[in-house]
Amino acid sequence: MADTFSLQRVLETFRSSLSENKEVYIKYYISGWKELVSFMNSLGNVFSFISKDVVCKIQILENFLSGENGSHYVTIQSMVKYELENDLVDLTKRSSHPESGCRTLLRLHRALRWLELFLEKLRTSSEDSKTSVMCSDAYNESLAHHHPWLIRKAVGVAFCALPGRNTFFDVMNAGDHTQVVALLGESLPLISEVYQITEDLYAKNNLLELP
Ligand SMILES: CCCCCCCC/C=C\CCCCCCCC(=O)N[C@@H](COP(=O)(O)O)[C@H](O)/C=C/CCCCCCCCCCCCC
Repeated sequence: MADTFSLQRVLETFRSSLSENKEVYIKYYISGWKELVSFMNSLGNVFSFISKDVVCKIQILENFLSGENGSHYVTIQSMVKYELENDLVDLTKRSSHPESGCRTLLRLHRALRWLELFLEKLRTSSEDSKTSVMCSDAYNESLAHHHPWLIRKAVGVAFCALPGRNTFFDVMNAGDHTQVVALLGESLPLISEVYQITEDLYAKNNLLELP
């Protein structure tokens, strides 16, 4: 992963994560999240409790991918099939498989919905729009439903430390603001497609509420 964040690289990783037959490669899905974590880290320490959680989840998935059963973790589809067929998922309460690939990826999948909503708000925002409001609205429409009160409060405090829209656009490293908006327009359909494929797969297998 390069030091400086680039929105273009996020776009490329999510593009690479889709196979020809619309499976999602975990390796590139993870790379997309790593890029996003590097963006979040550049915003300051107030976000470190969030990035630590994402890094931890990325690490769990990377361990599966590089482990002895790694060939089953190439795509989200193969992971779901392998873990379900081999009873490797805690379906109702956390017990013998508290950190399965399926439940770990589900947490990132829910966060991808937040990202999709946030980026769409950013793309269509006006110059005087507040990133903290866009971020918090996107959060309340998605991830907040899955978080307890304490986390929601901590996240609310972190949102107040977000830089303004102009700084945000600059950190994306994608040219002037018109170019950023254009690149967001290019990235969003890909992010939405990856999200929807995963959502459908998880829904079909009753995995959307994994503990
Ligand atoms: C294209 C560039 C512009 C946008 C860049 C955004 C970069 C964002 C990078 C990461 C987003 C955060 C992803 C959060 C994943 C959260 C996963 C989760 O829900 N974890 C909780 C449940 O896990 P388990 O306990 O069941 O294992 C965990 O409890 C949560 C811990 C921390 C709180 C997570 C809050 C997420 C808020 C999302 C907003 C992030 C704001 C970043 C601002 C740029």
